[in-house]
Amino acid sequence: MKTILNGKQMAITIDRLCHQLIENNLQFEQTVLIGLQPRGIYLSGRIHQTLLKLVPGARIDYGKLDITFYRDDFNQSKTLHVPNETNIDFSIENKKVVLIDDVLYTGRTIRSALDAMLDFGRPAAVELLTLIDRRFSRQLPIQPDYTGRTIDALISQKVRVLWNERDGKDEVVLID
Ligand SMILES: O=P(O)(O)OC[C@H]1O[C@H](OP(=O)(O)OP(=O)(O)O)[C@H](O)[C@@H]1O
Ligand SMILES: O=c1cc[nH]c(=O)[nH]1
Repeated sequence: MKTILNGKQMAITIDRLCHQLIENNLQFEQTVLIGLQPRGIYLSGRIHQTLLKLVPGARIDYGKLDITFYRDDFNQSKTLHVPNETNIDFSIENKKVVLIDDVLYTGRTIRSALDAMLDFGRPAAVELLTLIDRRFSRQLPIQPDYTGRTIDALISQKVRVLWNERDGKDEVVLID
């Protein structure tokens, strides 16, 4: 197992991503954040909290989206799908949506999210923020607008993002 980002590097990277979001969205009046269940919500939670500190007085709409029933392999899996909570208590109609997930690999999760999201309105635009972009692994034409770290990894390898609140520490690891 190899460390890609340690806790300190993760914090710096998340800070940088927040500044990039502020650069493009200023007060977030027309922009909402949506974290993807189950793993993206830790990153989106950190980003939301950091933005609230960096942009005093801003009201930044933030929700969590589960994509379980929108997956393109939903009918193929032999295991029972257990959905997570979707919690979006605002309309995304005509807003810019920033989708947030921890890892971008084939792009299929994001495709499902684009579908699932439409239950909450028709956004003016959608952007994608991901902590880790696994390059050269896409199966769909989906690319991030904000990236923490781009990495090359073998098909046999797996990237895991660990979070203090769930795993006891913040770290991004590459597993052989
Ligand atoms: O771009 P994709 O190929 O869709 O992969 C990215 C997704 O994979 C992980 O989720 P999850 O743990 O649910 O999937 P995994 O079991 O494939 O790692 C990760 O949190 C992303 O949501
Ligand atoms: O390496 C990978 C690929 C897909 N999803 C992950 O979380 N990690």
